[in-house]
Amino acid sequence: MIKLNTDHAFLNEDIASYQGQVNELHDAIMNKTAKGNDFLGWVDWCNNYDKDEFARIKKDAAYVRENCEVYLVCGIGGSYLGARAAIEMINGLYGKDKYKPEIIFCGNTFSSTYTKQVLDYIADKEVMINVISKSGTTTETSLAFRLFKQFIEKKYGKDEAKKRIIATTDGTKGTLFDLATKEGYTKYVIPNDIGGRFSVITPVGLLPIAVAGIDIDALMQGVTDAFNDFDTADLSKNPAYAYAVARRILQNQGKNVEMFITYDLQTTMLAEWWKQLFGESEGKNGKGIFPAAGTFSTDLHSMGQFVQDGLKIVFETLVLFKNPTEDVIFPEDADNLDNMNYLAGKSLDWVNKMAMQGTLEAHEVEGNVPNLLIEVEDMSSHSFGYLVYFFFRAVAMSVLMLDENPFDQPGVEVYKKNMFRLLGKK
Ligand SMILES: O=P(O)(O)OC[C@H]1O[C@H](O)[C@H](O)[C@@H](O)[C@@H]1O
Repeated sequence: MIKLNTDHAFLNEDIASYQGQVNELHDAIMNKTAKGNDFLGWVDWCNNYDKDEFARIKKDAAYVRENCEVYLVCGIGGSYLGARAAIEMINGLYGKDKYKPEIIFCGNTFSSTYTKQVLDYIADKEVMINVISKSGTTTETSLAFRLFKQFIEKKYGKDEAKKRIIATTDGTKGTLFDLATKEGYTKYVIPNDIGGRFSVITPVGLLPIAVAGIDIDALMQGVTDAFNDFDTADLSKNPAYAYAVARRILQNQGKNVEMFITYDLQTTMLAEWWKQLFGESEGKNGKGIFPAAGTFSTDLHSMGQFVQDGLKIVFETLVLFKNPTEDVIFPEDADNLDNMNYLAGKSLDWVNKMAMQGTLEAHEVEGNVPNLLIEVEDMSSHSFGYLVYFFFRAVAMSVLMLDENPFDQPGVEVYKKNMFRLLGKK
């Protein structure tokens, strides 16, 4: 369940007044006639996904967990952010047994320092790699994959290397597909009609997430529950669409920057995933809300000044996880040299929630910064699946309301053209 609270958002239009437009766009999403309809496969993926492949993911993940210390996930953008967001949010950053094997993300940078340091770090470890690319030609990923493939082949020999490399890519074509077929790697399919930033609920996300020991049945149940809960255009019953409309109203009020806020450090990658989802979907033809993020209270000590007191272009979308995964009771100290005894006996989660309430009041009342509150039960795998689907539906509606295609990203190609010219690519 997700609840949207707009009480702190200063909306000067009624969400319900957009019901007519939302009805039409909802039908277009469900009937797959909306703009960009070639990429609406995520909508009912929970009913259509390949159950045999899903079972294979669980089997292969168990094999990986037994046979390596480091699992390299080689991908960029939608081919790594979702998995990383899930693993960090659900397992935490330092989960003990859960982090078996250690998962390292590569293929998402050209940084020589980062790449060499990963190569050095894994030199004496048992390693497997999952290379993930929908297009099969992304340069960051291809470059890193060649380096790590050669590392694995040198370490284990060509035959054993084949058992240590898994490729997730298109089901029938592309450079990575051809390479993986030729080499005889285990392959997973990225469906044609699901774009990278919507692919965390496909093998792209599910395999690394399962390797991290996370319950992917519960995750997919979360997606299914969200699909059923959001199967209505009624804005009083569908918080995903209500959030989409609230964003449009806030932008009409001059709020061109949206800050995705949480109060848990293990969700900073969730924010990165959200930034890609909204940034690539919405930033088109001079339109869109700029997606930014903050993890509070940490970032209040760096960004808090601007949010409170700076140019009034920001609204906050506060994702509040009601129940923490862990909690700690703050202890009494006989000497009280740090003057912290006033918190003795309180839970850290209570302190965090008080910080949140105080910040909300400060930003709302004195800062005049609108806040949309999204209340989520917890940081479980079920909630993760539910939450990502909530954002899928919200972003589709939000962007369609701008009369743009939510599912392409033509602007990303521009830097690539220049880079290829400079690299001398033929
Ligand atoms: O999975 P790939 O084809 O390698 O793409 C990885 C990423 O890079 C591209 O440039 C796109 O902008 C992203 O939407 C995509 O997620």
